[in-house]
Amino acid sequence: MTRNHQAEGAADGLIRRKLCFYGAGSMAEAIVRGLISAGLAEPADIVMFNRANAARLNELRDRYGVRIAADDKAREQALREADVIFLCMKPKDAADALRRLSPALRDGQLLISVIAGLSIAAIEQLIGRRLPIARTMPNTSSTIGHGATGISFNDAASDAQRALVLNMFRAIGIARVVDESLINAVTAVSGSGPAYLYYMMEAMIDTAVSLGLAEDTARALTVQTVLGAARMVLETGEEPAELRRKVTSPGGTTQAAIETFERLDFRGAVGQAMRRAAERAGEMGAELERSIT
Ligand SMILES: NC(=O)C1=CN([C@@H]2O[C@H](COP(=O)(O)OP(=O)(O)OC[C@H]3O[C@@H](n4cnc5c(N)ncnc54)[C@H](OP(=O)(O)O)[C@@H]3O)[C@@H](O)[C@H]2O)C=CC1
Ligand SMILES: O=C(O)[C@@H]1CCC=N1
Repeated sequence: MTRNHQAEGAADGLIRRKLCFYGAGSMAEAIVRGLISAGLAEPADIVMFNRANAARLNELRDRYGVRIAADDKAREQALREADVIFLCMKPKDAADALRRLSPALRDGQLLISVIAGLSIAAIEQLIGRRLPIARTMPNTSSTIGHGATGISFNDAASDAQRALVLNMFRAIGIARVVDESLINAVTAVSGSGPAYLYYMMEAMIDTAVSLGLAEDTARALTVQTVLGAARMVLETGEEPAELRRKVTSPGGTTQAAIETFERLDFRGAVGQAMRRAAERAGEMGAELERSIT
């Protein structure tokens, strides 16, 4: 696998912990791929399992060389032996999965949740004991070392465990510790954020084609424009508004486009969409909490 990541923190070498991924979907794969290509985890130290999709597990094993646990006995063993357990199932499956997890847990294990909306208190209630917990909100760009993750810890997490979690997420992108009350905001910004930009890119590509460009040209120009714009913000240190000003010649094409965005209240639409995403994370958490009690 190529090391094409540009992460915030250089990996301090192998972390040599047994990592178990409870849930083997998109987000689990993004983290696994990111950790392996960053040189932080050995495939042999990673075990992954899901509920019932054997074909998916075989695909992950073949793609990354990780271990898989395909039956109940192997799943229990994987959980018991793990130093770190990543909780990577959908919110709707979390209550059932965490109740099942409870008997396999032992002191000293660290739980890392990526589940949108699920609070640390709810995790503690579901597992019925106090273990170190990191509630994280990563994103799928972790796959290529460009993730952006918000992290909150419970009081049971030691300094060493906090450092371990930060080290892992910084090896696959950037990571910021935030108060748990702000995790739903992080979800609205960077958790769901890649989808907003893909949506914008879809619209740009479709429009470019309708303006007469060939599909591959439309795609290549759009993708490079988004990549170049993000890199300009990072590498020049200039504010997006200032960089926008430099593109916008008075009375020119960009001004005509931005005026159209303003008339359609594009900024307002982005604001409403992001607030709705944060609100939805809160609703999902509340639904989960109602299903626990
Ligand atoms: N996708 C994203 O961009 C992001 C997702 N998240 C969070 O990550 C979590 C996972 O999302 P995502 O990866 O997209 O979801 P996927 O649907 O791709 O994967 C969910 C996985 O959980 C497994 N699973 C469900 N219930 C159980 C169970 N009882 N025991 C074992 N495995 C189980 C599923 O297995 P099976 O297929 O067998 O049912 C599947 O492998 C969600 O909580 C989401 O909020 C956070 C940030 C970004
Ligand atoms: O859409 C979702 O609910 C998850 C959380 C953030 C990104 N995907």
